[in-house]
Amino acid sequence: MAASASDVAALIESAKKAAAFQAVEDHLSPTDKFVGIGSGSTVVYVVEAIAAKGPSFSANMTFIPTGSQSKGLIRAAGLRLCNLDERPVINGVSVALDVAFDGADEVDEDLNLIKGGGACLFQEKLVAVAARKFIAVADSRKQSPRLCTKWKTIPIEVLPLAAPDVLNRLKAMGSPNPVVRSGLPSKAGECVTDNGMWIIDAPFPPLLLPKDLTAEVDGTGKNGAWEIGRLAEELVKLPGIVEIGLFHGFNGVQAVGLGKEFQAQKPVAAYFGTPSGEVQVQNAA
Ligand SMILES: O=C(CO)[C@H](O)[C@H](O)COP(=O)(O)O
Repeated sequence: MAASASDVAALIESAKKAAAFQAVEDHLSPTDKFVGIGSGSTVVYVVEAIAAKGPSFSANMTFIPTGSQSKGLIRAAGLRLCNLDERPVINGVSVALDVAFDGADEVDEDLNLIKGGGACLFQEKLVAVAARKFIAVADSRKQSPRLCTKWKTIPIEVLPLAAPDVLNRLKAMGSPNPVVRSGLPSKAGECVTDNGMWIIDAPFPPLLLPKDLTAEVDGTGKNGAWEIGRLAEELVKLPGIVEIGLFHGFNGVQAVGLGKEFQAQKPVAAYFGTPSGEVQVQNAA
């Protein structure tokens, strides 16, 4: 007999929970002081896992939110909250986050991410790049060889005034039917982000990795074939785009070697809960 929709939903929730609990167990150390908390339904279990460790475990920790949902989660769990721009400054530099946990909409085989399904991508990216270590948590539906395969659109945060021009420019770049995200069913009109912006969901064909490029396929969008880095570079140049939901490039460990500490958008590991109850860990190569 086929599983009912509610059985499937329960399995997905337990998969997310298992991934979040394992990620917290493996990556949150009792000596950590500043911890980023992402947005979405999987991160709820990250906060639950931290709270389950008891108040003494997190007594010396401060939690940095990525938007109003995560602020609410931190507060409701009785954890200490600090906004990203209010963390202490030492020797003229804001302290780094020891670790940040966040969900993802799609994760490719090189740990590039699509984020922004919950419209929080801008603050999520600010928090991820402020952390020494970024960990993604998800259920196994989010695993994919290439981005834009299962989650077929890139969420893009835009200034509302610029939305019509950005839509046209995206079409010129080969996005077949970009649309401004609706706030329905909960809000009539556009989805408005925590930053007062709108989200455009821009479909693109599956995004290539540098290793896919050849003399014929250079990843610059000819025939619709974009490599992630090249597409991201072109998108952020478009006036009116505030931030894009592609998290790509290098991870925290590689960033240190590149002299770009605390600018890493990519996680060092992604935790995927499966319906069978296992957790698969995808570590950076
Ligand atoms: O990027 C996000 C919000 O902007 C979320 O992290 C992403 O949409 C995953 O959410 P969920 O854990 O509910 O699947």
